[in-house]
Amino acid sequence: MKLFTSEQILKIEEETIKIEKIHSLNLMERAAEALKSQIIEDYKNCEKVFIFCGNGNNGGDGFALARLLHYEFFNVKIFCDLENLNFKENAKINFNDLKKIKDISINDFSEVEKFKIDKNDLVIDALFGIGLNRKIEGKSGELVNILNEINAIKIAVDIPSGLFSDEITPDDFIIFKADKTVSFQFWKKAFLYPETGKFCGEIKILDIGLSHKIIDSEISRNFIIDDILIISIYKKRNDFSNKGNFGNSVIIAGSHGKIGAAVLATKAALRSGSGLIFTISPECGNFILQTSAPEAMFINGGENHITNIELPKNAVCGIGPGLGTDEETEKCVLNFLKNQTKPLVIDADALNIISKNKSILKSIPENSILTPHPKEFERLFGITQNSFDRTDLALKMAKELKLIIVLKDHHTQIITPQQDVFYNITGNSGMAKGGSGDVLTGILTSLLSQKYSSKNAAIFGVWLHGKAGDFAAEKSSKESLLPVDLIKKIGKVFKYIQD
Ligand SMILES: NC(=O)C1=CN([C@@H]2O[C@H](COP(=O)(O)OP(=O)(O)OC[C@H]3O[C@@H](n4cnc5c(N)ncnc54)[C@H](OP(=O)(O)O)[C@@H]3O)[C@@H](O)[C@H]2O)[C@@H](O)CC1
Ligand SMILES: Nc1ncnc2c1ncn2[C@@H]1O[C@H](COP(=O)(O)OP(=O)(O)O)[C@@H](O)[C@H]1O
Ligand SMILES: [K+]
Repeated sequence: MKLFTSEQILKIEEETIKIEKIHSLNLMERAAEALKSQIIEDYKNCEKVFIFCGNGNNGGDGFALARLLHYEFFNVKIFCDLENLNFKENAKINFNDLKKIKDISINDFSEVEKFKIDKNDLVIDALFGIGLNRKIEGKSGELVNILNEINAIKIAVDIPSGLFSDEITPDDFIIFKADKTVSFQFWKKAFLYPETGKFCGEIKILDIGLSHKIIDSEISRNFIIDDILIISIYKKRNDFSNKGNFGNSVIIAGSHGKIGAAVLATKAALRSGSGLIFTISPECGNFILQTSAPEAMFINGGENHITNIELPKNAVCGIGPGLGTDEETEKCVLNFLKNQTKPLVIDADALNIISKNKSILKSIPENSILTPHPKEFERLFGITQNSFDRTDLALKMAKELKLIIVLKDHHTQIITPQQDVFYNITGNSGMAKGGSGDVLTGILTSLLSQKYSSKNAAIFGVWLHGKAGDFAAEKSSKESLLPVDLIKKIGKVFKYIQD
């Protein structure tokens, strides 16, 4: 699914209106209808609905929603700035329609504290949408501050008021804190970054029927990884195949005390379809690896840490989990990286070793996949002001070095040398545990060995890893989820794709 800027969304909206020969009011009605259905689905037993409307089209959505919910027997109360009714055209039409319904009370923002709003009531923020272009101040600002203190179910229409859609919002802005954001047709960039996403709560995207023809022709380099993309990437296994057809994955991982990292990466690679798996680890991990993952072959790479890497034939490598940064390992890893010609997966301590020896970056084979978490990224490429800037820096480095950068986060980004950004929306905070990254390295190496392109392996692997996390969290809780649970769910994710 493409990700667009607010400017592009406006353009798509206008062109849809043109080619479908509809009035813009129709789109607002579609938006309100979709909102209404969602609210009925999620909160049908809710008694009171307090809707706060601005003067623009976001407010217009709020007025139309109020009318539709009223006809569904919800007790609706409207709030707007009665001292400054400076409506845009469609908001005005919907406001006037609403005035005709005498059972809906229309109140000024300043009256909000006179109402008893209960924790089971809905507070709906239709103050500002993607048209926000400055800080919320004055009466609206005071209102948002009050709403943020109220204990009720808080829903933002399209985007929480106060957030910019496409860029970081300054720290001193007043922003509505939503439990849920119900947004129209597209994800917005603000939902995907930690500094801004924390205001959005759960995200629900509603199809309001904007023209697919227009959407297809509008160019974007930013994408949300969705099921359609994954199905297009997934390669079905040929019935007439043998282990030689699915590649030789080589996991280079582990050191004394961190053999678990090698085990996790190895098991994840085994579960992700590779034909043969080899694990290069120090001898101290031999017994552990051979008993916990007997399908994999052990290659001795040293005593207590890796000092020597000898690859089997046709190896596709994933290097880094639990290696440690012993001087001998450092030397060995640098020497190894210098001599590689095929893309490989580079994670964890291998990234830390590169950070200390940045000149090696230029020798890494094109289209290799680097999987830094934010701290590792910072060590590799430097500190940025915020996570939006981090994406920009990653784009620059991916292009310069011709590498795929997987920026691991709640919404991991896959950044390509061609300057595309793919945002992942699977995964959950149960995965925020040591070992989850090792599982990802195993998955990515396995997919790369099966001849998925580096870009597709990264997109598919990151999505699969998160989806396995979501399946695992369904079963237990996020607190008790373990990285091994991700591995156990990889099979279910493949089934999900095949079905
Ligand atoms: N796209 C679609 O397909 C559909 C979109 N729809 C809906 O339209 C929404 C976008 O509506 P919108 O363009 O009217 O902008 P909105 O956010 O209501 O702001 C209104 C105006 O407020 C002003 N303003 C800005 N910041 C301010 C501030 N801090 N404090 C005070 N004023 C401020 C600024 O005007 P200015 O004062 O700069 O002239 C701005 O123009 C969208 O989010 C969705 O809900 C659906 O109806 C149907 C399909
Ligand atoms: N809150 C979260 N939501 C979704 N995914 C997460 C979250 N926290 C961590 N993850 C995922 O878990 C993995 C953690 O990797 P990393 O930090 O390298 O862990 P480790 O090296 O300790 O195994 C990443 O793929 C990351 O995207
Ligand atoms: K809003």
